[in-house]
Amino acid sequence: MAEQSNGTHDHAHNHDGIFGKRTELYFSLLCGVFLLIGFLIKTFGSETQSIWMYLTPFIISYAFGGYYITIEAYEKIKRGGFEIDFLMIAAAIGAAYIGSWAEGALLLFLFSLGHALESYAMNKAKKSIEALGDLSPKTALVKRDDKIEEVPVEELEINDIIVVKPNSKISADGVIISGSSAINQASITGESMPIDKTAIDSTENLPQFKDIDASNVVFTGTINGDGSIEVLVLKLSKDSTVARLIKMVSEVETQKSPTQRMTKKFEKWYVPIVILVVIILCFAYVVVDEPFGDSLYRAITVLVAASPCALAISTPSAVLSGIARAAQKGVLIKGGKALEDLGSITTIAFDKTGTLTEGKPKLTNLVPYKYTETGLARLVYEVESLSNHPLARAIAKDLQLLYVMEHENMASNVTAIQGKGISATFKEKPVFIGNEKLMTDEGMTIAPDLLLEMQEMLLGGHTAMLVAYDKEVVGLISVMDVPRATAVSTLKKLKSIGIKRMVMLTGDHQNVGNAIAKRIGLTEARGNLLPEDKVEAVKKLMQRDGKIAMVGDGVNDAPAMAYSTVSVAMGAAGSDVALETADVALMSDKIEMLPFVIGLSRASKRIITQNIWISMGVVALLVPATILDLTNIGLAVAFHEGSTLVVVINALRLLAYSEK
Ligand SMILES: Nc1ncnc2c1ncn2[C@@H]1O[C@H](COP(=O)(O)OP(=O)(O)OP(=O)(O)O)[C@@H](O)[C@H]1O
Ligand SMILES: [Zn+2]
Repeated sequence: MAEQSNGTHDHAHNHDGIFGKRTELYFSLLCGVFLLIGFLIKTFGSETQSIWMYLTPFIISYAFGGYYITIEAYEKIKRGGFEIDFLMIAAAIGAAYIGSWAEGALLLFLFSLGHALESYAMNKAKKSIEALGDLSPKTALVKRDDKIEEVPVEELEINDIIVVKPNSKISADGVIISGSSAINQASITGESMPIDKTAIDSTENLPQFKDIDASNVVFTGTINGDGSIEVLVLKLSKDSTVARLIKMVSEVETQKSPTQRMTKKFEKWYVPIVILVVIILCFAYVVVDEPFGDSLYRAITVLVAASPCALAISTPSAVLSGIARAAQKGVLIKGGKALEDLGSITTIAFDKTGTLTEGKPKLTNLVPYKYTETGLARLVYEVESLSNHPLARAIAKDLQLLYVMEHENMASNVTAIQGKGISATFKEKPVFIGNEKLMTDEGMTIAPDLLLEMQEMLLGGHTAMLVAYDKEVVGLISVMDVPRATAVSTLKKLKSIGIKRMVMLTGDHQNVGNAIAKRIGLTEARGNLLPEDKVEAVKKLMQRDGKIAMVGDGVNDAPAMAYSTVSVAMGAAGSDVALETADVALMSDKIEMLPFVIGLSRASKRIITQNIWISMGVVALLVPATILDLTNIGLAVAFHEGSTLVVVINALRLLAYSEK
């Protein structure tokens, strides 16, 4: 972790040294060993021994224990920050001055041990996130001029063909062009079951990477099953999904959580106050009848007792453990803010298509009106096959299968009309396909019997669209998207964990929204929303309920997601936009991960709160006790440093979080 320039107490840095990565830990242990030696010699040595007999091991103990703390304190003082490290050094020097070498060494030992363990724990948490990307292989078998050669992944180019042997790792993001296999994508999506993938029919007119059917796409770092496959490389190694993930994980901590910011602010005031109080206490002998040495002893004990070590580490350790746990399950939480916000949410807005539903609509009706059926099918097919909208792709695909059609390039000028439909030119005449509003906007009237038929479809949950050719409505088509198999149980679970309102926001007709909402158990559905209406809807929900989460797939809901308190993107492994912009990214499109992340966020929040109580509680008890001479420096050290360790260990519990 980079040292922060504002002089904050940064606990996750590595101190590499003569003993390698663990040097900090070994120094701390040596500090402890020499402390013990000094203590034994002092306690059991002969009365006449020279004080250097035990002073020497104590000084060595000080050197090992104080080495890294001094470096750190010095670096911070250079930037004008007097912090905990400084307080500790001051306390240790003070202890030595009054002859309490053993207590001073104990302080340094426990503080440096705590520090080393923190570094260890934090690194462990970070590693488990980075393990996501550790899996990408270094080389690939590439097929060039009918020869197969092994090249480093950095040398792979777009449109290279790589050969992936059975049970080996895939070294590029791309599309399968021959063979089929079951692929284990756990490293990216957290799904433990392998997923069947097959070759794409044709690589001509290949859509963008994110638009290719998931059953043809493979990702870097995932593991091939029993089949041998050939993959057309579609992304450079540095742009692969895994590479982006790692990059984002390394930026994750820049988003400080609200609690983290609050404790930082608190420390800023608190540390100088402690220093001031300690200085004043040094002069207690002026008021109270006692020697200066006693005043100094008390002042130093208060210094130890009051240092906010545990507080400083309480939130960051919990946040990082929480993020690490989520990452193991294929959920990327981008920072402490998202983690804390998600835990306090009671309203969730959902996009419909691709979020609550599979996002793979099926054609259900084709109703010609004063037009031939095959004519209508041809018209719709030619137009829709030129669009990338999920509805268009579904319609085109099913029509092609049903009416066995080939593309004849009869349509042109295809334009999407946001939230309403699509327009085009077909045999020199204008075509419109879309909802009722599109038709009336274009000045067309819809025959009552056709409208009635359309209403019926909508009520049944079908997405119905009118087709107009040459300024006349010539038919009606409808598709139906099935709710995700897990939608019902997920929403039920969300409700049981205390999510009060679940609202669907959709561009589809209100009746379709209602039908689906009823089927899967949403509290509310809002239909006929343009992307900007979705933003308005989110704003209104936020006015009413405070924080809200918006769950979507980024297709026509990206602006609304950006506006919400926490945005959750589904199926982010394939979509760069969703991955980059969302606060929380579910790598798989498993909506059932939602209760898990929300539960995890709440657990993190709980642990943060506990940690703050523990750290502040110990300070609140210890400081008055020391001022009133009810304790000694040894006890103060033990309790103070003990609370730091307790807080870290408490946070690490999150690494084992699982849903009840
Ligand atoms: N390519 C298209 N062909 C025909 N109709 C379309 C097309 N694109 C959009 N429409 C019409 O416009 C409506 C709104 O589309 P929009 O993309 O805003 O939302 P959606 O895909 O229905 O669902 P959601 O908002 O839940 O993702 C659709 O329900 C459909 O009636
Ligand atoms: Zn530190």
